[in-house]
Amino acid sequence: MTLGLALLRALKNHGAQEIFGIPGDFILPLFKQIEESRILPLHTLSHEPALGFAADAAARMHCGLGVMAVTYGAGALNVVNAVASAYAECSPLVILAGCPGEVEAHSGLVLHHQVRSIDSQLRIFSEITCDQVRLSNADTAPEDIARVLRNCREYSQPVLIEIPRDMTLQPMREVPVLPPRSFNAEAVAEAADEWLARIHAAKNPVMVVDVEVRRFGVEARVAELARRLQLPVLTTFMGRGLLAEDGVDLHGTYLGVAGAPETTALLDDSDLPVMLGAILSDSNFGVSAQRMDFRRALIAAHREVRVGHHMYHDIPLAALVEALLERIPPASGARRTLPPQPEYPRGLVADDTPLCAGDLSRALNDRILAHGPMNIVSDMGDCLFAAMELLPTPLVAPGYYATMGFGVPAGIGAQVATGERSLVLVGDGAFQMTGWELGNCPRLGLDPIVIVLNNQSWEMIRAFQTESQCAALGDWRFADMANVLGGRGHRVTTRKEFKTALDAAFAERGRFQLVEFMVPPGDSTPTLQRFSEGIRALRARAAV
Ligand SMILES: Cc1ncc(Cc2csc(CCOP(=O)(O)OP(=O)(O)O)c2C)c(N)n1
Ligand SMILES: [Mg+2]
Repeated sequence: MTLGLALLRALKNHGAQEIFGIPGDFILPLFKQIEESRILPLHTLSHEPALGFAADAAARMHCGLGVMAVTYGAGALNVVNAVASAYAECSPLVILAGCPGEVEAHSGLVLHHQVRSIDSQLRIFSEITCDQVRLSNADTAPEDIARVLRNCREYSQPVLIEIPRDMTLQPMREVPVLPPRSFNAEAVAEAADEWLARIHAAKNPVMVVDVEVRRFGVEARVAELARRLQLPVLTTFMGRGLLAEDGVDLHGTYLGVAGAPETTALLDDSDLPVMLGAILSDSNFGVSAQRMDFRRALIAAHREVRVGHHMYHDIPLAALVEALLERIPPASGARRTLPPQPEYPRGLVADDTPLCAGDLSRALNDRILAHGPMNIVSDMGDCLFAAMELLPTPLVAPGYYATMGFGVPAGIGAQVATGERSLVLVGDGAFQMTGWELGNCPRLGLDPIVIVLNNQSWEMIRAFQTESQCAALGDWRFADMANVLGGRGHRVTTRKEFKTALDAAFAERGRFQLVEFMVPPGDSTPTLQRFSEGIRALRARAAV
């Protein structure tokens, strides 16, 4: 077997289901093996950042590995921001990057796509991946690949695999699948006992879930834990959409000063937050009116379990969850009185009223109520705040790293991964960055529905700095361009037009739909309004 084929088989054995790629001469030999072997389907896009976002969304949707293949230098360095986003948001990506072969690397010439040195690519990626390897030795490569892929899965973070182009066809043994890294079962038991003692003693504990419960495949088990413990469940900003289909009473997303007061109070007033998979980021907890004292919380994330001031190290989240479930038989859940669930906007009146940003979630919630949850992908911008107003439904979004450009490519990756149509929410500014990837949909046989929240501005910038003139983008008339790219464009300005366009978009399969949702510059969702007012108030208070 060749190194290339063994690598492809290993990726599939570790949970990869597809590859997103753009070739270049340094990785062409591998592309040849990808296409000829058909071990994993190859989906090409137009610009490398989109590969990263698509692979990231695919990994988040199928809970496997997201894989992208890029050429050396120009290709790989083009995907750095998307990989950084995946690193920050614990998404397991494998970057297959070409690199020069042994002879050419020592030819005495500097090579095309090379930066400071042949190793620059490896050095740059070492900052945004949890492990890296260059496959320059076919004897050691199988164990190196096995190590890197296990780390990718167990840390749920990106890894880099460099394939020198003179190595792809080298004979190589199969890649083993290493057993999961061991952990100390006694430490897990002690941590679970300590957690339960604190939970049973607490007056108003609350469970807070974040992305690691999806990344490590424990969403359903965490839902069962919430049911048995009878705890109210909040998601973090990043974790919005989690447990949406696991039959648990979700009490909304913690948004601090920007959230519904009764939802915010569930965490702010709790004497014991039980935080599973939580990234302690500013977007998750920075909008709290009171500085969160995490020492009063139980926190399990990044293979660490924290109780007050002390820490249990190297404990997988799944092991802790199972140990807790073993200690709470199904019927024994304490009967706590749970608070009422939050209200969500609904009941859009389809009349001639001009659209406002708040109508977006209202109309989509009507759709969710009538037809059930759907896979929603959001970009960064006010569209993400609209997503916070939706009824529980699966959501993929850059809620922490907060990069623009994620939405459309991620919607493509999500449909590739699930076979289900994605609904993408994206602002006009972010659409300018990567929205044109929609032009690949006819060739790829994909038909996402994309709602462009077109306020002709970088509204989030204006929300935080109202005097910025640079935020004005003008009106690009995206719907007119949709038809040229092989899709269907709908430009809507009133509630009735939006309802009609949405119904038509869902009714037509086989073509991507672009609904251009027109609102005036300065208009924003109620959630973004509360968020920006809250941030300004907190900053003003901190400045005193
Ligand atoms: C890659 C990158 N570059 C800049 C920024 C900084 C930013 C965050 S939000 C925003 C404006 C987004 O405008 P859009 O029209 O898409 O959405 P809306 O606010 O609803 O009008 C910018 C420029 C980020 N986050 N990522
Ligand atoms: Mg905008």
